[in-house]
Amino acid sequence: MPLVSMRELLDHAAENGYGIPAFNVNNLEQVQAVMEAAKEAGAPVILQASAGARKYAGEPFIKHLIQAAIEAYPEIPLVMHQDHGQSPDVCAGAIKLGFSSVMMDGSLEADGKTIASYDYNVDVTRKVVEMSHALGVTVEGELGCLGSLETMKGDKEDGHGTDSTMTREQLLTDPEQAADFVKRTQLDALAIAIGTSHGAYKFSRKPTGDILAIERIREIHRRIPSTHLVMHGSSSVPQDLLAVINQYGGKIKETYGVPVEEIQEAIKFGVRKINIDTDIRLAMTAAVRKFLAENPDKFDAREWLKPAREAAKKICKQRYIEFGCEGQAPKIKAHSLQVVAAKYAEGALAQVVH
Ligand SMILES: O=C(CO)COP(=O)(O)O
Ligand SMILES: O=C[C@H](O)COP(=O)(O)O
Ligand SMILES: [Zn+2]
Ligand SMILES: [Zn+2]
Repeated sequence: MPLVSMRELLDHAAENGYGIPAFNVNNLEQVQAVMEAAKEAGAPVILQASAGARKYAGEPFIKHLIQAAIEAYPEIPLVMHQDHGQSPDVCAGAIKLGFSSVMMDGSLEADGKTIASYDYNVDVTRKVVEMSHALGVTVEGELGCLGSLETMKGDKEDGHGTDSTMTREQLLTDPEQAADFVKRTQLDALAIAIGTSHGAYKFSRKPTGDILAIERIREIHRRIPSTHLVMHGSSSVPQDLLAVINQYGGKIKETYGVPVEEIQEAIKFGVRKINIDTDIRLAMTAAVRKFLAENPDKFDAREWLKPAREAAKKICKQRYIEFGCEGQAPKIKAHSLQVVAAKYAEGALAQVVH
């Protein structure tokens, strides 16, 4: 199967009440881990690459890793998504590389630091929607600034994010503004800010409603019930992985992620795409640290990459099952991007906001 439209996968997830984890990938082993997990679970796949991933691997490698995944797993519906595109140019570059979905993150300006005005966000997102939908490519946008409701600081860990301290209102997506944003941009999926942030250091304690605003998702969903919502910064930061890392020489401070039960609750309120990067990083690091500590004489990279890949696969499969993806892949009848483009052109995929 060639790459499919993310909109079609998210529509299927909405119709059947489940959520799809979108895993960040940077290299061969991570792509293999996600694909193998999906094969075992019978799950549809969203692979996503950040600008950092494209830089790390190099564009030809990213392009051909995706092609390899399609060739090796022809039965799995697969989306390749640009994560956090910081400008229409970055999104255009991803489409040129063959991605079937892009995120235009206009909550910050193109420098990745300055908090953007609402009009700027509408303008760039609308531009990306026009160019993408003509090709059947899906668009995710973002409204509200990702950051911590404990510190009121923007998220910084992955190389983008504001330096400024924000108000609670800036850190939470406003349902009425979300409705206007969807109506004006006509995007396919909306990333919302509810107190999550990227990386391992999300919460200093197991989060409660004051710092992880799941209730806000319910309010947004009530206002725009047919728009697919996206949760960023949704790694759960498993305590057992932190313990293994620290047992074998790591130094990760006490920290908490987004509990899986909270994500399962959010799926009931319209969250269809759940972004996960950090959990894969933690799983691979724990496995490598343990293997090398227990086998100090080994030096063949394949020997320590194998347990790392296996650990990544395990966490991905677990999330597929927890979010309800098990057995969904064969039920999805995906169309070519040309067919999807025609559907956008005739208005069949338009966002109707009352
Ligand atoms: O949101 C993400 C990528 O866009 C990843 O979030 P985590 O850092 O929680 O895995
Ligand atoms: O957007 C966040 C992802 O975790 C990607 O992180 P990265 O920019 O380090 O690749
Ligand atoms: Zn953002
Ligand atoms: Zn993100």
